[in-house]
Amino acid sequence: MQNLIASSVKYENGSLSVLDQYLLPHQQVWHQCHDVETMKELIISLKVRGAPLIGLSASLLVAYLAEQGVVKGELEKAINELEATRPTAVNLMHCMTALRKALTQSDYVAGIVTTAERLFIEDIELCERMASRGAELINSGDNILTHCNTGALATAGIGTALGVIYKAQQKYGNVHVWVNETRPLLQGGRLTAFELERWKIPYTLICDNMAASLMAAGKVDKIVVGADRIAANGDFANKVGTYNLAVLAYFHNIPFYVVAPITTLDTNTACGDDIEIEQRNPQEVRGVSGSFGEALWAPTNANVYNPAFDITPAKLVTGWVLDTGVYNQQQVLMGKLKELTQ
Ligand SMILES: CSC[C@@H](O)[C@@H](O)C(=O)COP(=O)(O)O
Repeated sequence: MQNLIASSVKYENGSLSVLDQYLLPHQQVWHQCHDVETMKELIISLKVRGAPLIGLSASLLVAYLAEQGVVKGELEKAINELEATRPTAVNLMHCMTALRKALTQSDYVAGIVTTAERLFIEDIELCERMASRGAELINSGDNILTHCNTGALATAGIGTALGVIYKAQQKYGNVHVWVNETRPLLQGGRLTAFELERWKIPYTLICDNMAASLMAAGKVDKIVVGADRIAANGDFANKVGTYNLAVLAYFHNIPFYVVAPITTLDTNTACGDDIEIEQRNPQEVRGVSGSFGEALWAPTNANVYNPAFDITPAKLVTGWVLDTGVYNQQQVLMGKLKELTQ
């Protein structure tokens, strides 16, 4: 397989490694990953995270295993197990489906390697296209609110929603970003803040519950977020807290955009109610552990509700920014998304 290098995953000289996104920003640790159990753990623990990146990292591992001579039955098992690591982001399922198809070719090793390479390179191009289209929606001097992390760390390219912000900053040089810290795992406070700093884009970090008063004060011009799965009717799943922002945006009349590649569309799913939402470990809400330090602030056995994602209904979305174009509510209601995937 050719060398493939992104911000948080690289296949270089026959070795696959990933940047630990749980340890960022204060430690930058790369883990080598050459077996299925390690990749499963990396994905489940969110060391490897972000809808496109999960699918691409899993694909690179399967390609590595195929090149190492792992037999067909074992590759199939690896694909199935990797696919089951996280249920909400559909990019992973699309990647695994593509690899399964490659496995039916007579030269399945070449098929799998070419497919993994193609998925990776395509993602870079999709990011560029989304970012260019999305930047057209941003005005000079805009204050843009974003949630979770949708940047280069989460993709093979410059990111989805954060890619839009990056392009807008390149164009105008004067955008400012409000970064929702994104409880419970702080992808905004840790990863988006880290990326904006690296890109020298001015930002201000807020706790998630500060967004409403910012909007009421007229300090938010646009909201851009990513997605883990977009259903045929335009409803979409994204990091929990996205729906809160969409409701607030509607009330305050602020444009609310979702930015995602075509690989995040799942038009076989009719609407948001049909998207499976991952439930995570209660300890993530009761306190923090691991690289965040060790702190338990809630009672030891506090009852916890910890969905990793929520559903934003299409009626709250101003525009769907895809690599193929920007679509409004009327177009989406008329079945535009379904058309794109036919
Ligand atoms: C380009 S990333 C889009 C989404 O995957 C992102 O917004 C998100 O919700 C990530 O969730 P995570 O649980 O960190 O994998």
